[in-house]
Amino acid sequence: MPDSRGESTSIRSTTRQQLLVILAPRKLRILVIAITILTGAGLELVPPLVLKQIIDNHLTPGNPQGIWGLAFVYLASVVGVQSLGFLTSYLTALTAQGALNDLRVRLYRHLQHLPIQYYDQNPLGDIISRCTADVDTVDTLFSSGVAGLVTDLVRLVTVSFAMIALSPILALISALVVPPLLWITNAFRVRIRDAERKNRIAVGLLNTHLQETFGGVEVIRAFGREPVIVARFRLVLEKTLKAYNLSAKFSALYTPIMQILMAIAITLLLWGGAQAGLHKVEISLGTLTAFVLLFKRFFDPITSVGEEWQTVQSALSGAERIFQVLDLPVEEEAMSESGTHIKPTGGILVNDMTFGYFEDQPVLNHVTLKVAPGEHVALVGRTGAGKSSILNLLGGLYTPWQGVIQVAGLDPHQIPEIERRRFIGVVPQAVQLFSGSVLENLTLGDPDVPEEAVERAVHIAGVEGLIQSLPKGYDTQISNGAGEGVQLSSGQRQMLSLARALIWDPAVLLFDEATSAIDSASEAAFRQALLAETSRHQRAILTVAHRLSTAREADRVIVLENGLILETGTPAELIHKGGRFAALLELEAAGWDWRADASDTVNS
Ligand SMILES: Nc1ncnc2c1ncn2[C@@H]1O[C@H](COP(=O)(O)OP(=O)(O)OP(=O)(O)O)[C@@H](O)[C@H]1O
Repeated sequence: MPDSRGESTSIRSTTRQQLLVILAPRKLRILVIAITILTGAGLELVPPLVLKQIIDNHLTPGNPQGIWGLAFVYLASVVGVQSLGFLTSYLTALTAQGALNDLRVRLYRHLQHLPIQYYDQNPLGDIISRCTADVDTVDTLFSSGVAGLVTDLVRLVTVSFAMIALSPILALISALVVPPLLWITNAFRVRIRDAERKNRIAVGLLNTHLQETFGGVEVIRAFGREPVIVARFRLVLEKTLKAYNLSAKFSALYTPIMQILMAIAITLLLWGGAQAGLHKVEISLGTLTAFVLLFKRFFDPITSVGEEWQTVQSALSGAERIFQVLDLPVEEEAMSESGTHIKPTGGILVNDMTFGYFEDQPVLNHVTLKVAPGEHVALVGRTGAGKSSILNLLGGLYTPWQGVIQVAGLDPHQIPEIERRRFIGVVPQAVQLFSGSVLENLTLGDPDVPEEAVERAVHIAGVEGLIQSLPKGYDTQISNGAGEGVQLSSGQRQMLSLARALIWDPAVLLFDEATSAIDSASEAAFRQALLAETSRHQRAILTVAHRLSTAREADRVIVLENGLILETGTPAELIHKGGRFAALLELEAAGWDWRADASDTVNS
């Protein structure tokens, strides 16, 4: 059995190593920070010691000589400490932000190249929180956690030495308060942490409630459930408030209790100092004053060291989650020989291909199909038959378990990233437009796309009229629900994504219900324009079609069921044969929703 504690220790040590790697290019700055921390800690001892000198050598004997010099040293040391404090904070923040920037870019780049399965298996919210909240915890780790911890530890050491050197007896009395201090600090820390955890859970619940109810606002309005939703919100809010109050109570109690404890310790010191004086142990007034001042500097780091240690630990957990992602292997990328363009040749070829998303659960079984250049093939079948999976495999998003796949003469994984757009044009089921102008959405930010290519694609997709009607034409900003810009209808969005797929004149087009939101007349016009252009360019088109009128106009139809090819032939052949395709057509003509329950009906 694996030793889980050993495993987590080794994860921690790998995380620490990775963090050191991030900081390595900033060695010089870290050295300067270390010097400022050390010098600052040394300089901090000066003001109490100067005060001791002034009291013992000048005020008590009534000797004003040289008092101004000491006062100046006092002022200079305070200014020095504060200036070094500024330098430490500023340089630490600069270093942390620089390192974090690199980490963010590295993480984002890595996520872009992870296999698509990662996105299937991880909720989007979790991926986003790794890029935001977890990266922020690393910021806390660098800028306050480690820096604060080191500063406080150094301060503890220097102040302890100064206290012992000043008066071993008073140092001994001070040491008496350390155990109860640590005990109280720890007890508070545990309670505050628990309360904060409860608070975070409650806030999470609140966010989930808000997200769900605002996301489903149309359903809530349609069914008149507003009062119930508000009542539920009140309940969730009560929980949040309770958790917050608990956390606020402990946080508010902590500082006064610590201050009282410090006052008790100082009382003890004063009493100790007076007792020592009575027993003729030499403790001057200056020593006692300097000691009390030093003790305050000793007390603060002791109370914050525990908190900082806690911060470091929880920040390490955030860092761990980032490095877990960075450790995942990325997909190997095919390289293009610089300057040479690979020529796409041929259409689509799938031979004896088997694939599934989970081990031992194939969703496609021994599929063989071919789409020749210039040919339009429609893939039909009921929901869940495996149509989109075939398109995803052809698009190179997944790797088949067995068999051969070729797109325009190449395995989709061997097509270099920069060549991909000339090989494959994809219009997925879910249309994705990005924040930006219409032109940026069409060219996906590729500045090398010639204007004529955009115009040609826009013409085929039939969106010229739409773009001209927009307030700034191609420069109109598209709104995705936030910010300024125009809101497009689902059909308009789909037509833009059709045009996008055509811009690079790809050898193969993969349409996954690409015209489902477009009205029949626009769809027919698009199909005509596309087919006329396709026969000229000898492009291979594979369309997933739920609307059977689309399939009827294809050169060939493939009927898929439960991951198996059931029928294939020209629409006329299949209708004549009177098999599954013919039955589906009949069902559709009768107004039946064959997509969901066709197989039962057809089988019977
Ligand atoms: N990302 C995924 N992870 C796991 N299983 C998946 C994934 N995508 C699809 N599946 C499963 O694979 C099977 C085939 O799904 P696929 O999306 O290819 O069907 P489809 O024929 O395109 O359906 P539809 O017509 O509804 O789009 C289904 O059982 C589905 O649950």
